[in-house]
Amino acid sequence: MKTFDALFAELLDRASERPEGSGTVEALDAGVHAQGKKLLEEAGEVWIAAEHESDEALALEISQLLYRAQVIMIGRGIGLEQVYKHL
Ligand SMILES: N=c1c2ncn([C@@H]3O[C@H](COP(=O)(O)OP(=O)(O)OP(=O)(O)O)[C@@H](O)[C@H]3O)c2ncn1[C@@H]1O[C@H](COP(=O)(O)O)[C@@H](O)[C@H]1O
Repeated sequence: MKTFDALFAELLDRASERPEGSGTVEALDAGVHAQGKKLLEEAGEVWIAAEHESDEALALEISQLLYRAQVIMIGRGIGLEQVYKHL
């Protein structure tokens, strides 16, 4: 099972290798404004799922929110340690 740290390492690799067809490369290239809109969209979907949907649907939306947060981190060049020190 993939962890938050493992996904982050994978996305860093996508950012440096820039493989054809990577949604992450596309999201990074779209810039921080588009990345922020996606993050907010996913946050809204998490809220709706928490109020109205199944545990599995909620878990899926949360995974997408975590992914979108990581895209913003990588876009800005922020590492995991910088975030973890605030936890
Ligand atoms: N975990 C994710 C992940 N979560 C969410 N998403 C993206 O977010 C989309 C879901 O968001 P929406 O609910 O807005 O669905 P949508 O409106 O149909 O999506 P869009 O048309 O807006 O892209 C998915 O279709 C993916 O494009 C993700 N894209 C990639 N990953 C993982 O990131 C890694 C690298 O992925 P690539 O860069 O695509 O190779 C792989 O391990 C992937 O599993």
